[in-house]
Amino acid sequence: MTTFHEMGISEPIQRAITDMGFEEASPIQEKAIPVALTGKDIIGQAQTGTGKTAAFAIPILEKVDTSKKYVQAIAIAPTRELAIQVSEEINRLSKYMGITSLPIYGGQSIDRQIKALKKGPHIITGTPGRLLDHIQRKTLKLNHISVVVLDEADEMLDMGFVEDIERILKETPEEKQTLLFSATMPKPIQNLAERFMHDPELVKMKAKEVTSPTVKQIYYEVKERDKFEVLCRLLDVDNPELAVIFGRTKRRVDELSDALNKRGYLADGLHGDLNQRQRDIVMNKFREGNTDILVATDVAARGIDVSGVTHVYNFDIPQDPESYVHRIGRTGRAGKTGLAITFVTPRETGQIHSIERASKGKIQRKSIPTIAEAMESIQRAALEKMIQLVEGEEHIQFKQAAIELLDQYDSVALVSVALKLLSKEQKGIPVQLTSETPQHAKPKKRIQEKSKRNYKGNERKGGNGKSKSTSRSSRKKKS
Ligand SMILES: Nc1ncnc2c1ncn2[C@@H]1O[C@H](COP(=O)(O)OP(=O)(O)OP(=O)(O)O)[C@@H](O)[C@H]1O
Ligand SMILES: [Mg+2]
Repeated sequence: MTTFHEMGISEPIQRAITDMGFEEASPIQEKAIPVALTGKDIIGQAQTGTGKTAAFAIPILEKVDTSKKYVQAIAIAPTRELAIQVSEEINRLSKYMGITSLPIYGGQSIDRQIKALKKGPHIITGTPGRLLDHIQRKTLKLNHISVVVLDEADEMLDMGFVEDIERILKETPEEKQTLLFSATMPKPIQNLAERFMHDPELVKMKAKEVTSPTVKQIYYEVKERDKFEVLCRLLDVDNPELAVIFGRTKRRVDELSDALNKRGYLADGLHGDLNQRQRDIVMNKFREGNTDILVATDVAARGIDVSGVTHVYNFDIPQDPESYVHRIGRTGRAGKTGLAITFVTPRETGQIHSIERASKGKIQRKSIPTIAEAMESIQRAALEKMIQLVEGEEHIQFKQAAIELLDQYDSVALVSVALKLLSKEQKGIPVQLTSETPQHAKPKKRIQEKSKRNYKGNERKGGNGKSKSTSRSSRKKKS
């Protein structure tokens, strides 16, 4: 293991890194940063949650000339949330440098962005659509760019984004460094990527599995109509600190988060049909731990880094192995452990096996916990809650009432009632979810499959559950 000091990283960045709590460079940082510092183009591939952001951000920061008030680097990301997150990480790393990074993404006031751009930020992170918008308005000039990063490069160069990326790259000088990072890099996309690059070096971690080894992977065979009850049972048994639940469509996400709230879980939905304000509120609440469960489409599958996510549930099986790898990578980050659970309908068993083969990890089949096991977990949680409350101060005001009750009733009965009141209602309000068409057998080629995708990772709106967008025009992604 190497320290950032040993890597010759400049002092202000080292100080910021220490503030962020990083003690040594992660393997991808150790390998990629020295190569990037030589100015070479890089295709960097390492498992989810292993610090790829800093692996490209640090070399950018070493290159930026703070005396010049124009944009010198851009990092392009597939979603708004990721563009914001990358910008924040760059700002944290550069806090002792006087470098400014600005996120530019759709759904935010363009006038406000124009004003911010006029202030001369050094680094822009953005989503393709909005970046192009500013390029066309001439409010963003890329003629002094010396580094371009494509975060989630395979997604960025996939069908939905590739034209936008080509158009953005055309605006940048020929002489520049291009850095591509992702946890997944299918060969055809890598070949495509190399067309945009000058003699790139492939910096790849030698790993047996594509998925993070700190994530335990299991699946349950569940009938479509039983999924919700099984989910609730698992949430009771697992009692996750923070969880992300992935659903196939926007409708699914809305229905699922409503249903979970009805059953007493703290859940919020995130998908591309929400306005930006709603998206920001949902993400912030989840980051701050004010909601326990984020229900999302694949819009949250890539890059999103929320520490403390202990569980990922694929309520609907992901469409392809890459989506699986990124979704489950929302847990088990920065060396922490995590659990990834996938629901597989009987017709989808072939699909889970092909995902397992492609991701080279072990996905263990388990049987659904019984109602008695769920009950036991609920009781344990209530007990823990009671102990926590007893050890606190807030119950003092109930002391007199408690003495009077104890005079009249049996103490065991009273404690049992208190425990029941602290328990989550297990049975409850009936809920109904519109059923979704199960995934069919694996398509031959991933890229062909992806060409069927709608905007933002298969975010179909729902409807009769059978809709499949196949037209070229509907593939175009917004940002
Ligand atoms: N050297 C380090 N030491 C400790 N923590 C680190 C280090 N580098 C990065 N981290 C932290 O690890 C977490 C994951 O980093 P990051 O989001 O960059 O992962 P990633 O490889 O880009 O993952 P993904 O493939 O999901 O996008 C972040 O919270 C980050 O702050
Ligand atoms: Mg990342």
